[in-house]
Amino acid sequence: MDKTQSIPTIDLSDFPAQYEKLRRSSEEWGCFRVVNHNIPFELMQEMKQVVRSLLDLPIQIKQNNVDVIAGSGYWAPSPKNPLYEALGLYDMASSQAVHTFCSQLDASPSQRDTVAKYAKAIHEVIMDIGGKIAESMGLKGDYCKEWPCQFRINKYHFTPQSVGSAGVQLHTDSGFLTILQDDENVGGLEVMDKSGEFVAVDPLPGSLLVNLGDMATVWSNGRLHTVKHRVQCKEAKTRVSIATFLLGPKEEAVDPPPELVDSDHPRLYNSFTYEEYRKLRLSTELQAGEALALVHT
Ligand SMILES: O=C(O)CCC(=O)C(=O)O
Ligand SMILES: [Fe+2]
Repeated sequence: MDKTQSIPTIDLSDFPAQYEKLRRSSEEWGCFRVVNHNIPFELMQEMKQVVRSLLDLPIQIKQNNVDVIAGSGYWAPSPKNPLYEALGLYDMASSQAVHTFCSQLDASPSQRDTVAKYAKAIHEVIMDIGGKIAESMGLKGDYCKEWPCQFRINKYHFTPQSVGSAGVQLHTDSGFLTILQDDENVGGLEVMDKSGEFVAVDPLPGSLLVNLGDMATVWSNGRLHTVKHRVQCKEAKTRVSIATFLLGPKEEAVDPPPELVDSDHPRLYNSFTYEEYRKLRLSTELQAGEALALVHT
């Protein structure tokens, strides 16, 4: 691993000055840390506490967290990822969906309140960043306003025996962009740079991490980079992270804006919906961006 480089940091309080850095980070890394995002540190900590207790519930209760779209609900530890489990909430902008999720898990009134506040706050940040990425490319920033978002709360049961093995295998995220509140103490996340080297993403409490996914590459006609990443077990401690995914258009196809297609930049991908692509990834088990080759024009 190349220890000399690290991922870029974007200061959300420093716009328009950071547009150029944002564009370069999105094209070259598909990954950056975000600071000054305006989510109170206390809310981030409270949410971490809540999700830790939800993940500590008996498996019979966690299984009430059923899929709304393919793969959006509870994931039990599996032969492929035995150290990993996750709870999920599809469409976090809907207060109904937030309440259904909380009811499935018998959440207390104060836990519900925290999940609802966090969902609202992180939804605002993800829309802001999605908009800024488009603006950094000279486009209008309102394209993603109606796109659904999904939460996934990840728990890694790391043990002394598992040190050195994978918590989550190498993958890209299928959606447009992901905001990750990573574990503030336990590292292990690694992103792959464009030369194929893994770069460790060390915790930075209070900040958020952004990953661009396959839909960003499709939507931008190949300009934005979908970043490959994995979680390695580095120490025998439980690791908890909260991922929020901005997925893609709900019903319409993921077509690039006309400004990004011309004779020098012919259209790279067929026209399809996000859900079609998500199903393709699940059925082919191509989890690290390889499914993009199947939808290439
Ligand atoms: O737990 C992490 O830090 C990464 C999780 C992740 O990559 C994902 O949920 O897609
Ligand atoms: Fe991921």
